[in-house]
Amino acid sequence: MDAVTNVPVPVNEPVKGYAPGSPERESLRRRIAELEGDKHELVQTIGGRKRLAGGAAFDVVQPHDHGHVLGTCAQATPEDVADAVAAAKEASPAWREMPFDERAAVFLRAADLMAGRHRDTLNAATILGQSKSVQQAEIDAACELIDFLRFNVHYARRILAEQPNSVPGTWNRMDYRPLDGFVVAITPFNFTAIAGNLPSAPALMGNTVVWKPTPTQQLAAHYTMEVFEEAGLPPGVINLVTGDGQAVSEVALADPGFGGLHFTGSTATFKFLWRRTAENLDRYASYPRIVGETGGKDFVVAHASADREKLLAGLVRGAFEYQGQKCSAASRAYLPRSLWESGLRDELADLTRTVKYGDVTDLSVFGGAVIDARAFAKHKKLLDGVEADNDLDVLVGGHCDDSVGYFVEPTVLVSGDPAHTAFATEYFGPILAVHVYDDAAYGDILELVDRTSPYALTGAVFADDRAAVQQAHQALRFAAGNFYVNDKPTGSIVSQQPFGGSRGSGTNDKAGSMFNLLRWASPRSIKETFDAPTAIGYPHMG
Ligand SMILES: NC(=O)c1ccc[n+]([C@@H]2O[C@H](COP(=O)([O-])OP(=O)(O)OC[C@H]3O[C@@H](n4cnc5c(N)ncnc54)[C@H](O)[C@@H]3O)[C@@H](O)[C@H]2O)c1
Ligand SMILES: N[C@@H](CCC=O)C(=O)O
Repeated sequence: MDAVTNVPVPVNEPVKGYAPGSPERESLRRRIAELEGDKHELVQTIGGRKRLAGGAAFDVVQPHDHGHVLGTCAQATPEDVADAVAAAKEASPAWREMPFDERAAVFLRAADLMAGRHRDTLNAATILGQSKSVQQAEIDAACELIDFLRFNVHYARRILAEQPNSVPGTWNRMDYRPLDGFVVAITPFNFTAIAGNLPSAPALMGNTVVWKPTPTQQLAAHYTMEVFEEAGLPPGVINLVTGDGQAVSEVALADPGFGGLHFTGSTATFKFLWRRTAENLDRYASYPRIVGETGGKDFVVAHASADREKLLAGLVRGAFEYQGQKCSAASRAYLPRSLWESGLRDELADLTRTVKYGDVTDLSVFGGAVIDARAFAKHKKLLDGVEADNDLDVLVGGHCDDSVGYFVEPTVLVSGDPAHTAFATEYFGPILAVHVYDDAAYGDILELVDRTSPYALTGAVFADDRAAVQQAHQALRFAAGNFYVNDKPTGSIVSQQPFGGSRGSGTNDKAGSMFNLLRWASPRSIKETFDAPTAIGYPHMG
């Protein structure tokens, strides 16, 4: 039980610009060169001890220059995962009994280290390992991760302060215990911030964690773990295991002490993990909490009253920043014929052609490569098939090349068939599918947007006509967990737009908010009576 103290009031971490000649650009450049020159041994951290996983070794490379190896990593074996589970269990009693303020101080300190001395390292690792431009690395590996850590402390304190009423003669209290079991955090490649938040949010609430980042995000995950430790995280609170996760689902999800899953990644993987949990239900001591944020097929709908320049910038930034590899990326657009035929078509093609992908260590590029050979192959197959598809036209882009890095051109596909799979399938790359509709069919188009894809993550409407905005608000109420008006559907900020979607997009527990943190607490209600009755009779008994 914790004393109620004030925690520091958080503000969003300011985004640095890295303009040519700026001191932050030079400092980052130096750190990129240092990390590029190192050959990292990407070890596990189990009970505070470092060791390479016992399974098959693999290289972690730069996606934009796949011949350049950043480090060696290895697949976790069942024994590695069993050790991580044992370490999480062993660390649990001391960690959960530690006062909240002491736990919070670890993560606040980590946030300050990330904002200062280690900012360049996390940004450089994210640029090199995940092929992010400097802007995309800065908003993720620096700002969003720092915001998660600071705001989570603030929200957790608000949860602890939420207490029941007490009437004269009694004192009612709520004890926000952690879950009665360890948490497994399984994290995606595309956000260093998400990878750091998924293990640290349950840990802040007093849980101990087995964390499995994805191999392609391992370099930044490695440094994130080092910062947590430097900030004073006790051994065993977060245990990092490496590899593809097979041993995690076999061993950790089958353990009787499994208390919760904090997942972000594809819908298919989440469904697999949920099924695995269901299969093991009879083994568990408690019902595990399952939190998963998954895929999207995020839309932009423009009304005929939309401002075309804002719409264009929203489409191109929304679809092509980070090579379309944000779960929030605009990947289907519904545009009115009046705008399309009066210039929007050519303007969209021209603006898309200005988007340059290349080696992101050249800080002037807009973006880099897709994450790995598997993602590249998926995009190549899709683009190779477009020519033979009578229902799809390429407006711009359509090529890919993996001779040096896994590069896919920013591509706009146009289809007259709004039921085409291009409007329903998450490709997770720089591909935007466009459908042009007759202006008068705006209401029908909103209905179509709502029912076309199985996902409901993000979406945007562009309109200057207020009635059109209101119509979209209503018609698309369940089509997106994050809805934007006259803005791109990406770039949510912790504390400003709590993030998450429903339907096929996840459990919508809103990362970086009180709602998410509540999932990692198991409240105990305590009633104390100061002068308890000594008789058993009631007035009605006479
Ligand atoms: N909704 C959100 O907030 C959000 C945020 C980021 C990414 N995403 C989604 O994530 C996906 C992209 O990320 P990804 O490619 O890393 O996803 P992914 O599903 O391939 O992998 C996610 C994690 O699951 C692990 N994994 C895969 N199979 C596993 C198994 N059998 N057992 C245990 N672990 C296993 C991976 O190693 C990785 O750590 C996209 O679908 C994107 O939309 C969603
Ligand atoms: N929070 C990020 C999305 C994270 C998913 O990949 C955004 O809003 O763009």
